[in-house]
Amino acid sequence: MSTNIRQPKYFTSEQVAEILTWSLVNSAVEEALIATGTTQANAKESYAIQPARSVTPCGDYSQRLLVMPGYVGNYQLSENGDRINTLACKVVTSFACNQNLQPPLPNILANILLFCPQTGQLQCIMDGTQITAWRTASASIVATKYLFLKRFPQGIEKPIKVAIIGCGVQGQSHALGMCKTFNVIDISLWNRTKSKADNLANKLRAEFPNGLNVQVSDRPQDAVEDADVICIGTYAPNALISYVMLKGGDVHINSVGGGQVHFREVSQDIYDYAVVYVDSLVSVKNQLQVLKATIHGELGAVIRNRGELRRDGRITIFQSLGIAAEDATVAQAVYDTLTNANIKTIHGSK
Ligand SMILES: NC(=O)C1=CN([C@@H]2O[C@H](COP(=O)(O)OP(=O)(O)OC[C@H]3O[C@@H](n4cnc5c(N)ncnc54)[C@H](OP(=O)(O)O)[C@@H]3O)[C@@H](O)[C@H]2O)C=CC1
Ligand SMILES: O=C([O-])C1=[NH+]CCC1
Repeated sequence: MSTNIRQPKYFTSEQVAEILTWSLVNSAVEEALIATGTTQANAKESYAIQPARSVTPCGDYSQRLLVMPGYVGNYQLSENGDRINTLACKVVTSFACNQNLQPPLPNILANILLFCPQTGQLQCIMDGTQITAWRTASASIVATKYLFLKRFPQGIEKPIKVAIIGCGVQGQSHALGMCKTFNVIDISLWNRTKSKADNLANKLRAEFPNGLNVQVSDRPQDAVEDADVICIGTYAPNALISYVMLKGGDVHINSVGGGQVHFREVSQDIYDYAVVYVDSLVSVKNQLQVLKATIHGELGAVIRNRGELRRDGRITIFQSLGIAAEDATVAQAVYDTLTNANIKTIHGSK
């Protein structure tokens, strides 16, 4: 029997990387966060349907397969763009020992399946490893903009000091994304294996030769002591930063090393003092039951202006687990650019 089913396209890591820019990813991720929290279709708002992801341990908990389906409805990839729908599913593995292979592989490897939202037909499979690195940093960038920088009269122009704790894939994308998006004057890096922090420092000095002070710290406390914004993304099972290490007043923390096993990279006393926001309350319920913190709400609610933002000089934490809607909207923006479809998407320099 003949069918009209078309072969899906495949886009490699190199093809995807060619398209990714911080302005494209930041705006796609902001749309995903806004859509998260509204699950009902209505004419005016975007919405997202993203069931809790499945986690399949592969032998033990250091090796896992995650399946992340998501439908984002009635959203725009740019201000003047058409309202569109995206159906996607990311399949991602986290194998903590990949970095020890010769040659090393990223611990987190992903592919994103993008479907036609009208027929369900698979349109393409694209490498999602780069997208995972970029979109996670972008979610932290959006959180920093709304939960921290909007408190100040200068807004996103405010000069900030950033600390990066953990200089793996996430630490690197957070450092680059923060420096590309905001007025970062000072960045301090700490990594358990110091050579990785040194490598990142060299990369940042080459990329930002003017006006950025880059330091490598020997201890996490040295890196965070003056920081306004801290980005932490590790596999640490014990806290790497605690309340006494932080400067007083306004501090914002993006913690991405999430999950039942190792969310403890930030100490309990910081959670006790902080106002905590998350990417998705559904994900927290499923994957962070052991987190002892009062969760103030979803970041998307703050962006939609329904959430109340505390402005009294307290610490804010964005606890990020990663959501399917982010992968869906970024994959859609990449696909549209690669195929010239819906081409009112936003571009910018790397
Ligand atoms: N929220 C989200 O959306 C996402 C979250 N993640 C999470 O982010 C975290 C980092 O992922 P990724 O950057 O891809 O991983 P990498 O393997 O690239 O980096 C891991 C980092 O963690 C450090 N680390 C590991 N164990 C310890 C420890 N016991 N104490 C201190 N540092 C430690 C490593 O240091 P060293 O170099 O010395 O080994 C390295 O800096 C993981 O927890 C991952 O699950 C990842 C993707 C998305
Ligand atoms: O959201 C995501 O893709 C992941 N979160 C933790 C591992 C991968």
